[in-house]
Amino acid sequence: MSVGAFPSRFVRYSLRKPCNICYKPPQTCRRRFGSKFKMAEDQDKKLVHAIETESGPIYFSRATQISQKDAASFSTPKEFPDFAVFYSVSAYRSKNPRVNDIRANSRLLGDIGNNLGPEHALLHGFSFIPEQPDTFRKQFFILSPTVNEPLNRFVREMAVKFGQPEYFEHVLTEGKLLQTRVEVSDGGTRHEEEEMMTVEPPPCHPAFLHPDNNAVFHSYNRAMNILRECPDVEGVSELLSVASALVPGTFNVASLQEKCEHPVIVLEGLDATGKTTLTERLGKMLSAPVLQSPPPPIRHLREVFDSQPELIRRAYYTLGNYILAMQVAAEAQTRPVVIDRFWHSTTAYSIATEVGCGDESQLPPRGHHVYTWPSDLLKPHLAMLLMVNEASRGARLEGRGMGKTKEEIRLEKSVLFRKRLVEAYLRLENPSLQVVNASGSKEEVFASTVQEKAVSKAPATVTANANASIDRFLAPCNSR
Ligand SMILES: Nc1ncnc2c1ncn2[C@@H]1O[C@H](COP(=O)(O)OP(=O)(O)O)[C@@H](O)[C@H]1O
Ligand SMILES: Nc1ccn([C@@H]2O[C@H](COP(=O)(O)OP(=O)(O)O)[C@@H](O)[C@H]2O)c(=O)n1
Repeated sequence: MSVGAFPSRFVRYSLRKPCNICYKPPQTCRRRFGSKFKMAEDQDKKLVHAIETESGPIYFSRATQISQKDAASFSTPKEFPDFAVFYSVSAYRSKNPRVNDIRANSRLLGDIGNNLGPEHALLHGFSFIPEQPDTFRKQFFILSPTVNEPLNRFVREMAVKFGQPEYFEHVLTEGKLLQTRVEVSDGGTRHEEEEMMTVEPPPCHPAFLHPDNNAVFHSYNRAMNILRECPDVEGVSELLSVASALVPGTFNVASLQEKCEHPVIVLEGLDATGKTTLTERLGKMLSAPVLQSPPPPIRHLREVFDSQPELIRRAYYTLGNYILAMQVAAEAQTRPVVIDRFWHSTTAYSIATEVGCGDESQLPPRGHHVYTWPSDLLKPHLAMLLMVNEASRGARLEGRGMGKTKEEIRLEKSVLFRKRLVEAYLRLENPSLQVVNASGSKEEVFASTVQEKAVSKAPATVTANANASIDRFLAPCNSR
């Protein structure tokens, strides 16, 4: 069930200027204490919630969290009706390994999708406590144009099913957003309504305030550990045993890097930008093998992992990159190597996905650690990003005539996702990507790649060895 099915006035809107959040404890508290839910209730007081919309997340918090000078009512979007009800629920549980929460949330999403009526809409969202960045948890908001007892019952059932102490009911009325926390014990104990107010977005998307909040991997061990937490997922035990067999437990990235006497060249870009075409030409010209990621020993598992939640899916691609790195180091001792997608792809797609909504302005700021190459992964000597205007890319996709993956369909439909993805690619660093205009003919792209743009401006990226390799690479190109 998508937002599209809900009256559009509920989801297209702009917000007035929000107020700043005050991180001090609230001055007044109208809650009752002493119940076994006190812990959850205390946490709830500090929570900032966010609903994802096309223009980015709307952050809001309890009015008692907001300083007096900034006090203002919830900035009601102008396209909103005078009255709306939202229920929010999550499957995250504290002390659960994060991957279990994420899997549970994905099951919850499936249940919601199977039970929503045409008058409802589903919006994704999240909550976090600003002083505790690892408290980030995803949640779902179900919107209804009226108070709706069957929907309320369904959300309560979901909260019970997924072991939650509570769910929230939000009522938007006459420019005020009122939140009621509903405990799921005893058929649902309702707590007094509290006013919610829009707050300033945090300086960085909360998914990137703590490394455990997102599906971007900066080490081999994190990917292995995440997968070890879910041995029951199809393909995991095979993936773990292949990775353990091919990536030595104590591999030393510096010595792998030293082995690469010849250039290691990576081509990156959105689908149908011409990566395969160009890697094949480069491969021929350099007598270099063209290696693809994910690599053959685990490629057959790709479809299985593509249907998993983002964290498990990217752990798979991450292990693929490390397995490939072993093969690259072996090959590059004797000849150049060309790679069709590597860590830049895994990371840019993951960042763009985790940000969830809005355009590139929602990405973590340039220079954020999330954009940095992992210290334990072999670095290419040259990495290029093929950029093609959307009209040509669309025509090439059509021309290729292959079935599209879910991600490709998303890319095609979502201009915003594409903007986040391209900008995420451009922010990756050490090594950063050399941009190649790949809109011309195959001949032109090949010529500009090898003769002018990317190669002649190749950064002296890694070691002295690498510099020598790039020089050797340039020689045959320039003589053509
Ligand atoms: N420079 C180009 N001009 C026109 N068509 C191209 C060009 N490069 C590739 N193509 C065509 O576009 C399609 C996608 O190219 P491909 O190399 O498979 O892209 P990718 O590997 O990035 O998905 C293929 O049909 C290919 O023949
Ligand atoms: N190293 C890699 C390679 C691919 N991928 C994922 O795989 C998707 C597409 O790979 P693909 O081989 O089908 O790409 P194209 O040849 O269609 O451009 C990317 O969009 C990424 O989501 C990744 O995460 N990491």
